[in-house]
Amino acid sequence: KMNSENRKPFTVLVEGNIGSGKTTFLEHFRQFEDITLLTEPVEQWRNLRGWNLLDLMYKDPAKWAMTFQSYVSLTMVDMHLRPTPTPVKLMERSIFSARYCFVENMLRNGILHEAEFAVLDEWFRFIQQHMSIDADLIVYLKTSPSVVHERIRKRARSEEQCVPLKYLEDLHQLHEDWLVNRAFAECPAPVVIIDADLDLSQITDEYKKSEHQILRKAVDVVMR
Ligand SMILES: Cc1cc2cn([C@H]3C[C@H](O)[C@@H](CO)O3)c(=O)nc2[nH]1
Repeated sequence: KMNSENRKPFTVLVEGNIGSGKTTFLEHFRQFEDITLLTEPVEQWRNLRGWNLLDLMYKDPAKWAMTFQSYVSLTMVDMHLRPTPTPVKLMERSIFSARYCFVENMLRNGILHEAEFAVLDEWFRFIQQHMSIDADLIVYLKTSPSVVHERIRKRARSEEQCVPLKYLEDLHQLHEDWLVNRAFAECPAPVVIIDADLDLSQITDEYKKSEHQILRKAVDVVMR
């Protein structure tokens, strides 16, 4: 059913560490016709006019992190602004996790130069001020770094095979500071936390829990 009067859809951001099960979580909602799913455009990052920016970034972070994060942010803004025919929109990650988790981590680890960070931060602030990018709910797939480290090895996405546990620990802490401890950045929406350490068989119940929260909130918004 069309999103009447082209109103803003109820927007859910699905956030979590690398390997936390975001794509699996999103696929669970493919069954609902009133929800548009926007999965992370990794394939665009792996092939921009023939260049695999994801691979370049992991192979030589100091040289390619800026280029990679610039393009990631562009693809995220594209997703945020994408018109949605349904009353509910689920997005995998956002410009918020780009800035508060990945870019922040690369600054703190010295991968991004302060000047590069400053440019990315100026873009982030400009986008936030001048574009209508908002979220109504964040679903945080909370994991343990050791669990996702093992999953990444099993998933065997070639570019990620050298991602060290410490990188995942740092990213985990930044997700916790942003979404749980509210330590250093404003959180754009209320957060539903899912225990995503559970393996695939058990996790469906966890999803169902969030499903009711998402759909109930979505119905409230749509019926408003
Ligand atoms: C918003 C955002 C997503 C994102 C993903 N990545 C990496 C982590 C994974 O290895 C891969 C797919 O999520 O891309 C990144 O380095 N920086 C990012 N920023």
